Amino acid sequence: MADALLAVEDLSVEYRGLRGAARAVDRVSFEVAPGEVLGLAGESGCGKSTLALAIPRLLRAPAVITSGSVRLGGRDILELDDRRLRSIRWSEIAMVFQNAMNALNPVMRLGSQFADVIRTHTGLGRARALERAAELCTLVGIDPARLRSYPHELSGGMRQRAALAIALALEPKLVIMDEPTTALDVVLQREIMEEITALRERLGFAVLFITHDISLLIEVADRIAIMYGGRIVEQAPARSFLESAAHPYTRGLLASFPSIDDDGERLTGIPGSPPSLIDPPAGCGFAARCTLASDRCRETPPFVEIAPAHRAACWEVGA
Ligand SMILES: Nc1ncnc2c1ncn2[C@@H]1O[C@H](COP(=O)(O)OP(=O)(O)OP(=O)(O)O)[C@@H](O)[C@H]1O
Repeated sequence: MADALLAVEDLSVEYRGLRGAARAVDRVSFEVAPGEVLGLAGESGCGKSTLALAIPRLLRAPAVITSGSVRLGGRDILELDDRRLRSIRWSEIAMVFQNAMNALNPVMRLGSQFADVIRTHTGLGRARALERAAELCTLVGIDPARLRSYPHELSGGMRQRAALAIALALEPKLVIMDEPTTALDVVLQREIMEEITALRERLGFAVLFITHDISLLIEVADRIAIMYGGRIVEQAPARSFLESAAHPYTRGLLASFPSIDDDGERLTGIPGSPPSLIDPPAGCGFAARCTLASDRCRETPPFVEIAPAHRAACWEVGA
């Protein structure tokens, strides 16, 4: 990609424990263009959240980044000193996580939390910061009077909106959203997704959108990447994803979710479980669960272009 906003290359993360090192992210590379929504999907435990936290360097021990680079606008985030790192978080790269309660301080009124983020990065006075906070609330559909509330006084949906508003406060170029609507009921999920899409169109930020729900990504993402056992195994434009998904794992995932125009087809899960991350099998990590597996799957398949802008790591569909 010529002018990528985010370029992650060869990124690996391990959790080091007594039983050994679990490689939760294994030599992952991908790019996000300015204003693009890249969706990242995969089963629970495949490393999505670890990757989300590695990008802005929010991982804590026992997680260790063991290789790679994370370039945002040309600079490698992994090389920044703490001061530079703090200055780009919120202002250039912001995060929205599944449970806004974790991001919001329970003993501070919402207004003070907004003001803190805004003032730390912009030097605005408190009154002006609160004005900006009120604008942001309106932007995401919260009554600005709510700035006087504590997080526990808000509904779950409103808390997610508040977390979204804080993430957008400094007009970052990239927002990482990790299951931002998963904890909400379906109606609220849809409402907030529509809000996110409208805001993105209006403000032009790029999104790395992480979810286990691939059907949601088909609606909201420009491109979709599928993660399995710590690796990206397929990547393709979202618009052609349903018809063109090629990797057997992706096809299994698609068959495990009701489609948008659900015609009552039976859903099938993927038998078996993901590979051990501590002692992964040689070759393709999906082979043990794959109906197409053959002898050559004992070697790791390369991640190759199988159609324009479409890559997959599978001997059966690739090289
Ligand atoms: N603090 C930790 N210590 C050790 N291992 C961890 C830790 N956090 C995550 N892991 C392991 O890393 C792997 C990837 O976890 P991660 O949470 O990134 O996956 P995920 O795809 O986001 O799953 P989910 O959708 O359930 O959050 C899992 O096998 C998990 O058990």
